[in-house]
Amino acid sequence: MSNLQNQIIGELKVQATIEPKVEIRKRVDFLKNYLLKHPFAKGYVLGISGGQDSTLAAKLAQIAVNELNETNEDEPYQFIGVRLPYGEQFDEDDCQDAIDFVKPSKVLTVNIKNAVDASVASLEQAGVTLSDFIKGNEKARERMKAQYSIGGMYNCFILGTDHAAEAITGFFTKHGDGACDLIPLYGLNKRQGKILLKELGCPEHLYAKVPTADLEENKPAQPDEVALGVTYEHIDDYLEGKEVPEENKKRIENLYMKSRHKRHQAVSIFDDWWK
Ligand SMILES: NC(=O)c1ccc[n+]([C@@H]2O[C@H](COP(=O)([O-])OP(=O)(O)OC[C@H]3O[C@@H](n4cnc5c(N)ncnc54)[C@H](O)[C@@H]3O)[C@@H](O)[C@H]2O)c1
Ligand SMILES: Nc1ncnc2c1ncn2[C@@H]1O[C@H](COP(=O)(O)O)[C@@H](O)[C@H]1O
Ligand SMILES: O=P(O)(O)OP(=O)(O)O
Ligand SMILES: [Mg+2]
Repeated sequence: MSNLQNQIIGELKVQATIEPKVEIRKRVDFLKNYLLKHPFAKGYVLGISGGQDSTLAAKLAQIAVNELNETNEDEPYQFIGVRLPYGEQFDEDDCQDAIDFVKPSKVLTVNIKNAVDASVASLEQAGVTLSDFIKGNEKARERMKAQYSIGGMYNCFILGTDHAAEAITGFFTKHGDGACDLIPLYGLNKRQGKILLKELGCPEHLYAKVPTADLEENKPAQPDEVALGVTYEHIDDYLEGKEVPEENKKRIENLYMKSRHKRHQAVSIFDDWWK
């Protein structure tokens, strides 16, 4: 293993092998302890997209909230699952299946289309015409903005679904889905997330599903792997310290280097990681 691969695995805290029950317990306890430490907070908010990562993070959050409520005599803790379609979503059935599996304390639906379209129109008036790609990032930011408004009103923290296989490539919108309070999946790669969902009894079609950010209208449901130019199998192998073909290794390391700014706070005169 090269020095860089070793350094990345250490930074992103990936284990080559996991014990699913142990990982689930560690992450549920983390979510419970964070709420107990912050008595003003009453639960968690997360967007449910119908994809693997939000299904897993939502299930962990709902388990945490349920366990806390077993002994809680105050106002009950809650997990708020938020549907955030842009208009109509192609995989709405999967979203409903994820909701059936998680059984959130509360489900809210905020259609982000009006807000995103209004923003696009205002920018247009200012002479800035958004490309489909940049509009996609607006959608991710609008989703996070809505979740923070809901969290503020319900005294809940906002969960994010970033994990090692997305963090390594920076495959998230900066200050969009990348902005949040807690990241319960951190340290897992994509296949380890699937193993946890299987252990939790999730319907197979939700964790076997092709991952997509589905942000671009010109490329509907574009698989992440197409956008990334590398497969999750290779990314996961790399993160587990395995050998991957040189061409894929180069692609992964190139994406890692280019996205370093996404894994740091805003750059100041006191930073030198970029030099
Ligand atoms: N599946 C997912 O998790 C997911 C979700 C949303 C978006 N995406 C993908 O993530 C990507 C987001 O696009 P993006 O990364 O072009 O947009 P971004 O908005 O996330 O990041 C780009 C911005 O970061 C800043 N920036 C760029 N380089 C910098 C540097 N060296 N130092 C400091 N700041 C810097 C600039 O402001 C730039 O506009 C897309 O590929 C999108 O499809 C994936
Ligand atoms: N359509 C969506 N509805 C609710 N929440 C969503 C939707 N799309 C994305 N999200 C949230 O953003 C993260 C990241 O999604 P990626 O598929 O990794 O881009 C997802 O886990 C949801 O919480
Ligand atoms: O973040 P999600 O839930 O949309 O999962 P995926 O990244 O697999 O689409
Ligand atoms: Mg998705």
